[in-house]
Amino acid sequence: MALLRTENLSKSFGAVRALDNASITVDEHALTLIIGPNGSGKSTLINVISGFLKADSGKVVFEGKDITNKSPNEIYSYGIVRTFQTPQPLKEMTVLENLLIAERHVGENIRTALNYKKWLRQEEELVERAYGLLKFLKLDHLWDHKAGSLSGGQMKLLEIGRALMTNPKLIVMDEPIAGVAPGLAHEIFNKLVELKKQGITLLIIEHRLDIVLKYIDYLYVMFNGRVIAEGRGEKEIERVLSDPKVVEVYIGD
Ligand SMILES: Nc1ncnc2c1ncn2[C@@H]1O[C@H](COP(=O)(O)OP(=O)(O)OP(=O)(O)O)[C@@H](O)[C@H]1O
Repeated sequence: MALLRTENLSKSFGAVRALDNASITVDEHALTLIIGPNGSGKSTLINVISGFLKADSGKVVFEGKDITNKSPNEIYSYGIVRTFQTPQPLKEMTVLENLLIAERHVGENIRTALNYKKWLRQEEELVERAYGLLKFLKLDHLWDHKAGSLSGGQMKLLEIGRALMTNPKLIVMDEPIAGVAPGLAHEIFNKLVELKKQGITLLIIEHRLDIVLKYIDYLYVMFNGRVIAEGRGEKEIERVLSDPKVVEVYIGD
């Protein structure tokens, strides 16, 4: 079943047509990958989906609701969270604190903050949940380290943890394993597959096909702002990757 759909999304920057009638469908509880040469519109597409850019035309539909051009905050409140290619943790804060601030909690509201018993209970639950996520991501031993001291791969994991703190239905990720050593990159994708089994849907941009291919359910190839090929499952994905149209855009890259 489709969780998210884009219908003929278009977006130009001056004379550059970054998205040209791009339509994709993201199935629930699946891992959908978008590839394409540099400048093909992948980031623009996920920026429009997550509200960071406004489309010129077309639609974004999530769980049957039209969410086109809503603000990032509104889109986040529907259960869509976005991670960035360069993780943005608060480097002076600890790993655990970075998770705690990812979830806006009841203590921040002045009226509920005064009801401090409730607040304390929620705070405890939050810490437990954050710690559980750190365990899942194998970052628990680093809980009191400053985020700025983590390796690139560990920061990517922390970014996933921060996304998970928001209880998302859909995580949209921009290159979750860029610059990460192969061992940890596979570990990250194994975690993403586990999350998928737990009911989270994933839409991912990633260039490193050698690593990610075996983990994905659906593949879209973009070029010049358009979707030029797509396929579901191993056989179709293989067919997409050997499609002369796809081979050509990569050779021309
Ligand atoms: N803010 C912007 N202002 C002007 N042009 C932009 C802007 N963002 C993207 N573009 C242009 O839109 C086109 C699509 O860019 P986009 O970043 O979406 O591609 P991409 O497939 O994500 O590329 P990459 O793999 O290099 O990240 C490119 O020609 C790019 O130069």
